[in-house]
Amino acid sequence: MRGFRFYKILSTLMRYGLDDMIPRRWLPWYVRAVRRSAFWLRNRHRDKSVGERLRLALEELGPVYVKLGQMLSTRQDLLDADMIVQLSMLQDRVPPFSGEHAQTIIEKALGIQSITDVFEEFDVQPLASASIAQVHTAVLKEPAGRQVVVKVLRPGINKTIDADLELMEAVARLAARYLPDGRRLKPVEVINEYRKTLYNELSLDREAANAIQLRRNFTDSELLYIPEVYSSYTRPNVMVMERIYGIPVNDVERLKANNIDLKVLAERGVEVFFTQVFRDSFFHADMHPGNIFVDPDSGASPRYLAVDFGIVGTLNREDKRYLAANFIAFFNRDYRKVAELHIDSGWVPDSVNVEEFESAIRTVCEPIFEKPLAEISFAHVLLNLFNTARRFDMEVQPQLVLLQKTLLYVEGLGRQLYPQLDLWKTAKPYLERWMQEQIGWRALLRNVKEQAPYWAEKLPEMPGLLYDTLQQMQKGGRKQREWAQQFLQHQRKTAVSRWWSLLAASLSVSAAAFIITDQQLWLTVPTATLAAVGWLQAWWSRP
Ligand SMILES: Nc1ncnc2c1ncn2[C@@H]1O[C@H](COP(=O)(O)OP(=O)(O)OP(=O)(O)O)[C@@H](O)[C@H]1O
Repeated sequence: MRGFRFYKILSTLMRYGLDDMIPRRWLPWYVRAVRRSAFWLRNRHRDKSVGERLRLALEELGPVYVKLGQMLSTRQDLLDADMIVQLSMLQDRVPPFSGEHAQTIIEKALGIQSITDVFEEFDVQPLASASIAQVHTAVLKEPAGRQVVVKVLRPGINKTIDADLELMEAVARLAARYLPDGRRLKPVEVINEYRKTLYNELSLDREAANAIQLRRNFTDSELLYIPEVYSSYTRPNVMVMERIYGIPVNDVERLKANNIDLKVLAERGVEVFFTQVFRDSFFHADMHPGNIFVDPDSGASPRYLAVDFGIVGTLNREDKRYLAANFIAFFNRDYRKVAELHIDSGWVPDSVNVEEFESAIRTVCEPIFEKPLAEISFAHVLLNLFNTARRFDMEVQPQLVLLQKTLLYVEGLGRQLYPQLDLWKTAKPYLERWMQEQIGWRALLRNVKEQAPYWAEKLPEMPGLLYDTLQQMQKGGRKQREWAQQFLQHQRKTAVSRWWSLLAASLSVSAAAFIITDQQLWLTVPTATLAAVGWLQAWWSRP
């Protein structure tokens, strides 16, 4: 089975002529000979560009490869422009599975006899079908009449994905070991990162939890609405969610026909993104047009509706602070600051030469300012920064890559809605306000507020703790006094003993002198006796 899949992958890549991408000198003669003899696997798409051939091959290989291609479409450091364009056009080409089959999966997952136990109505015709899941519309019995969508994981998808990932990893290991650039490209790490993303998407209960969290973050928001999840009908392979009726965000004609203010809509897109990143540290990271809709009745105060919460990004406080500071420094053209921030944050090792790093950033970024501000791409600024930083040993930061990809979508959508959208003008006040809140007395107040529940929780224990501490101190004080007394006594004894020793030594020397000089001999005995008494006293008074 595995061998067959391997053959299928290899033959697909060959039929699209993708083996031409490997330099001839990397292949030993026998591999080239085998390749030449496989006449039935000729490149049949010579008329197409490499990027297009890669896209078509990945689409033919199925969901795992399509998603991998989509993920690689942000890696401008690895791939050339044509490939990036083609990869971002990647689409699933899998036929839907039967509605009856979906029904059986739902019944089994929910542990019910018949779909009608839970649903008033269930449409066997899928509303949408993608490589990983399929969506059906339905009406719930409880709460009665509630219109919902039921997302069902494609049957057998786990096995397909596991098998493909295993193969991919084996190839990545070979590539890492044998390709000249293998180490730098980190193929095994790329596959592992990808595995994590895929597994997250494969678990609908996790997706449901993400949706619930996002909905809570945007309760009563005028900017974004997140449909309600019905947790009691949600399982790892089935999710039930309130149905929304919105205009797809890229359907500009319909938006205009519904009198949606496109300028405000575009600006709100930026605001929603920055709110998610900087206020909540939790952002929807799959913002492609198929997942974002607009409330048709929201007119002059347009509101977004979002679905598909399989991929979300999170940032820690430090990342956020450095990111905001980076943006601000960049738009102030303070490249030294940008370089220092990268080092301070630990994204780039501190052994890096700041001057060289600053100069590299300037070389890449300064031409960007040749354009009017409204044309500058925020996402490309970030990408350029990260690519430059990679040359200075910046480790791949998955959370930042996800953020950059999301920003790319937000920006693309925004400019499609309102081409003059000045992202920086919209985002700058927001970022500056946020930075202000992170320092000074406001930050202090916020920290106190954040810590208050913890202190409140500990407060009832305080009197007891205080009593214990005081008692310890008292006991300690008594002990300390005892030690001090002992010490003083010791000192005193040492001094007395030293005094007797000195006296006894002088008397001994005198007695010896009487004997040696043969004078005053009669004094010898009493002096020696006194000396002996002195030595005895010195010995007794020692500490
Ligand atoms: N709550 C909803 N209300 C109305 N339509 C929905 C809802 N949820 C999903 N859909 C429709 O179903 C489509 C597929 O849903 P979703 O994006 O969640 O599936 P997916 O398998 O993750 O697809 P992909 O990964 O290609 O985005 C959406 O593009 C949208 O048209």
